[in-house]
Amino acid sequence: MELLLVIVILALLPPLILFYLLSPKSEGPLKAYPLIGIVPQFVKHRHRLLEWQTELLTAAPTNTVHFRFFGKLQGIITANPANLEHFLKSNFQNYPKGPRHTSLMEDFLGRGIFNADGELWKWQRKMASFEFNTGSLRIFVVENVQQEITKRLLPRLRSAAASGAAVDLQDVLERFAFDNVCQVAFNEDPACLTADGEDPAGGDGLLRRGFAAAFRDATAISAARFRYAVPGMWKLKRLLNVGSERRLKESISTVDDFARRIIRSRKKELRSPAVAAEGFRHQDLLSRFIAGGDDSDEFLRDIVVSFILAGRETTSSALTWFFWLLSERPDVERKILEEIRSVRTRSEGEGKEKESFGFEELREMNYLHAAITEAMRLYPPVPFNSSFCLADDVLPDGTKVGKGWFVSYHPYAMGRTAAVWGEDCGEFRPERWLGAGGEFQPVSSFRFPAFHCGPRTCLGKEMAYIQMKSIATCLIEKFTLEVAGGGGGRPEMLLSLTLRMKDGLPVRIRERATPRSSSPSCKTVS
Ligand code: HEM
Repeated sequence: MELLLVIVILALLPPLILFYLLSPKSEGPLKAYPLIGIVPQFVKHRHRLLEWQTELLTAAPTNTVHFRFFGKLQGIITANPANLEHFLKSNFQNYPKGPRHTSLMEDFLGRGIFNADGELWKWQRKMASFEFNTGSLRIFVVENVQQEITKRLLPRLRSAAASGAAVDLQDVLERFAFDNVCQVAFNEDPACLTADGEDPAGGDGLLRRGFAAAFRDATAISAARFRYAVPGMWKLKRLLNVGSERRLKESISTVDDFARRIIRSRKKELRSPAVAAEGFRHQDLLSRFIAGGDDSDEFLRDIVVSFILAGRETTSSALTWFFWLLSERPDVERKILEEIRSVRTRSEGEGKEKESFGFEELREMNYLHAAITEAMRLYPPVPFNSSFCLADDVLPDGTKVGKGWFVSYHPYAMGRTAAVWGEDCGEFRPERWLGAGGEFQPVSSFRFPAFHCGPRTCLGKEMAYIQMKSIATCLIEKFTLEVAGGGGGRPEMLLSLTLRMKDGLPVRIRERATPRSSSPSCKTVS
């Protein structure tokens, strides 16, 4: 009898030990399994990662959660402003982008500014800051934006209004931003917003549009590498040249061809006798880098790709969500329209050029500025961002961080965290950004990190606002937009490196009846 008991116990022991070892342990709000960590939950929620992480972060006591994946891959995600200040500014040296980021993004971004650390980053930052801080750049940006609006955006929207056909606003805004960043950064006009069939560049125009599509695919596939539940799986696919990795290789090859054409043309122009005699005529970013040191085509290709990435999907993402929010909130749209009309009336009274919005006039539009910023609070174009921890550390909220961990912040969740924005955090309320006199009141970038914070903060913020406010004023003053098939709730989100809409934003456009007989247009810059 006793022997039987011993046999039964011995037989039961291994499965019991196995059960104990394999059963999940609670790690905050998550259950982590031995070896595979939280992978099962990650896989379950992978189609709604932003929302799932937001639920976890907003429920966590200090809005910080520990995530453990396969093997050693682990780290924390936080929505706590004090933590952001610590790792993005005070202890910046301990939190570079790190080897994981570099390896995931290297095929596409090379060693451009978004994928560089240490001296290589510092040098690029210095060169680029110089360019972004020149007053001439602001003028150049305003001029280019206005030209793109009058020559391309308005005709395209007017023809859509006349035909009654729906247009994908996200696509239009991406094309706009792409043209604009190429003109400002490389003095090249890809003419992507030109209506198909009207491209003066003919076959070359098609090539440019192929480039834009390849760029979008390369961005999305590279971003998806961060979300593999099995780390390194993408490397196997790359080795075998199959699936998304094969498409990535093809897209990058198209991007590279076009980037090299831009570089050749810039170099040729810089060598031309006229430019040599005058010195730098075009102080565009690429020309500065060519003159500034490493002018190898490989390195310049990385510069070109980085700046297109910075400019192409960010402003278009912000504006796409902004216009969708407006479609739900006619009261906000009405206030913006009133502000636009009052600025126009005032500038006409001062005898300024009647049909334009220059930099100073855009600056007067506090309510519009607040509404666009509020849209980015709820739908930050870069909704999630990561650094790498070099040495063990403790964050201000008491969270321990180990060497080699990822340390990420989550602007999307922060916009929905009551501890950061109050109980009405989920509401689209531009007024929260305005002082008693109606002036725009910025907040700490650690609370509103849409443009990042600390030494790596966005260099294109002013350029982005000029572009976004110019487009918004023109669209709202001249047209009414109706979301086609609207009433179906929030459009589905698509997480690339930026926050896009999965099916775009189809809208029907009508010309707005203006209170005056002559409809003002955005023709010139004051
Ligand atoms: C609404 C528009 C924009 C938003 C929300 C935005 C946001 C950001 C964010 C989150 C970063 C940090 C990226 C990282 O390190 O991982 C960043 C960096 C940067 N942005 Fe922007 N950006 C916008 C528009 C632009 C534009 C139009 C440009 C100019 C072409 C630009 C140029 C840059 C550059 C050069 C950096 C790199 C800074 C560095 O690493 O030192 N951005 N931006």
